[in-house]
Amino acid sequence: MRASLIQIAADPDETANSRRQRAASLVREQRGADLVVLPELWPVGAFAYQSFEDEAETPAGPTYEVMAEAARDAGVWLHAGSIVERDPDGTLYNTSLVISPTGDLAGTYRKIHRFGFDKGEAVMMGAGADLATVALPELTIGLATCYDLRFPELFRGLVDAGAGLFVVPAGWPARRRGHWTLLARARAVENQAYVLACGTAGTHADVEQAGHSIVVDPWGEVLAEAGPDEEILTVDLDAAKVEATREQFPVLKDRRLGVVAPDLLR
Ligand SMILES: NC(=O)CCC(=O)C(=O)O
Repeated sequence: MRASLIQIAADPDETANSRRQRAASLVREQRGADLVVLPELWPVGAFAYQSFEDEAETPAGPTYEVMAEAARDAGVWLHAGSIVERDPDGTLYNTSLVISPTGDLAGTYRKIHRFGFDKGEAVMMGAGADLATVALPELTIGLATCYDLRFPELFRGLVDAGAGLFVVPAGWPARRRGHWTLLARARAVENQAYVLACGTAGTHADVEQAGHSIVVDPWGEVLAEAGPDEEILTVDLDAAKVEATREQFPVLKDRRLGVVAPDLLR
């Protein structure tokens, strides 16, 4: 299974529409891949809070339209990163879109853990309330977004829902790059799953982005890591390695939910 992570910048000098067209061309160039991934809120910029209202769209809006055509042309599954979604009730969400090779919307995920404590995303957006997985032909992918990486219980929930690969689009700042790499590897090791974490390049809203998109295997080995600038990371994954790792070193079977998290069993 071949995956390509498109680490694009959310440069404020480029309009969202121009960036959509540029991203679509990059997706088309990935023909031959099985799964292509874009970062968090790339049309707008994850920290460009002042643009959230103006750039909000529906899951069937301009990002989906342009990306569905690109996914179809390339014949790939496309995790189109996330958009600022406006719900009909007016609430904004940080929503990921997964598009099938036929251009259909195969899944959405509203980010559950909003970043910013008492400002930015945390106050401007609603919190997602549902876990999301999408069954690809070779593996089920579990969806998470950026700050979610800090919440291991979400990933355990995704494992319980059948995930063997986590896709994590992000707009992670350079000043916490060490956490990014460490957390991506931790989520892979503890869940014996692949992690495809696609970051943002460049600087927007005065926040220098880490880039450093990373692909980690179910044993925690880093298969590929990007630098800080725009880059496409392409890596071949062995889907069978998820089950093989879980069988050979069956830690997930030793969970003691009845002791440490009895509420989860109710
Ligand atoms: N966009 C984000 O969720 C940023 C997360 C972050 O900066 C952190 O967890 O650190």
